[in-house]
Amino acid sequence: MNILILGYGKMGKIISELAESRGHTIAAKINIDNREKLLTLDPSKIDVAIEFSQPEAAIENIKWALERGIPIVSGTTGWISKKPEINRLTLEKNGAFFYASNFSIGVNIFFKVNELLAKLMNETKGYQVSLEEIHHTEKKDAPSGTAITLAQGILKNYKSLKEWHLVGEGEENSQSLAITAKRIDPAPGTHIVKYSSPIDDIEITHTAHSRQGFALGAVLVAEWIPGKKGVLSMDDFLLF
Ligand SMILES: NC(=O)C1=CN([C@@H]2O[C@H](COP(=O)(O)OP(=O)(O)OC[C@H]3O[C@@H](n4cnc5c(N)ncnc54)[C@H](OP(=O)(O)O)[C@@H]3O)[C@@H](O)[C@H]2O)C=CC1
Ligand SMILES: O=C(O)C1=N[C@H](C(=O)O)C[C@H](O)C1
Repeated sequence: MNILILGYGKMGKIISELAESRGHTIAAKINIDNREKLLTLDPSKIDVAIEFSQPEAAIENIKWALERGIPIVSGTTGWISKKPEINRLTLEKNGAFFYASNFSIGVNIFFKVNELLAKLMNETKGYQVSLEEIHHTEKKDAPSGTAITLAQGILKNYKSLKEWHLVGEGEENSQSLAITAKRIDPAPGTHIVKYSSPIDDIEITHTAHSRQGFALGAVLVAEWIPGKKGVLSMDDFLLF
């Protein structure tokens, strides 16, 4: 496949290397300082675009691909309140748009475990639930996209909680799930969900040892998406 890389930073570089090692070609590696290169590309020769850029750049990149009929796989976090606009454009253009807050297969299993645990804990009294994420200091958004997906999985199943807040920013109350965000180098991404009571604690943790799992997930999705249509997610890809 011929893959366009939108955002050639830490993730874009690992994804390009991995894609080439799997026999794909890279149409171009686009960053903020060489966007004019997009004008020279023939969209009909690009099979898929993979987008890992920055919260402020994601929408522009995704629209660029959708408007040219190129399937787009995006992992950029921190822009998701604007996703409905992209969902509408995907349907209007009859395109393919895939978003995941985390492409690691391990994290997607962790999402399912988190939902199951929240269901079980919903029936149990006396525990206080909290969420913590730890990432490297270059990360621009907080909480992480993964932490927001985990929070959504808890809120859906643990009925006494109605919303989430970032510790230090949002308002604390007994119906709001507290998310603590720590920035410590070189953490590629750690997420901890904890249910705490005076008697005991139950804690589940996912620790990424490198960015390799995120990159592999994104390339596997890029290999899968040609020919698909609509607004797609890991639930469509993994089927578990
Ligand atoms: N879903 C997932 O599994 C994962 C998601 N992420 C997310 O992916 C995103 C990128 O992460 P990471 O690679 O670590 O970040 P980096 O900051 O290392 O890379 C982002 C890159 O995007 C470039 N960029 C900025 N604006 C534009 C633009 N308008 N067009 C094209 N490129 C642009 C930056 O260029 P410049 O340096 O010149 O500013 C930079 O090279 C983040 O939102 C992060 O949260 C990260 C890991 C996994
Ligand atoms: O910025 C990162 O590095 C990561 N971002 C994603 C997120 O916000 O959840 C995924 C992963 O945790 C690494």
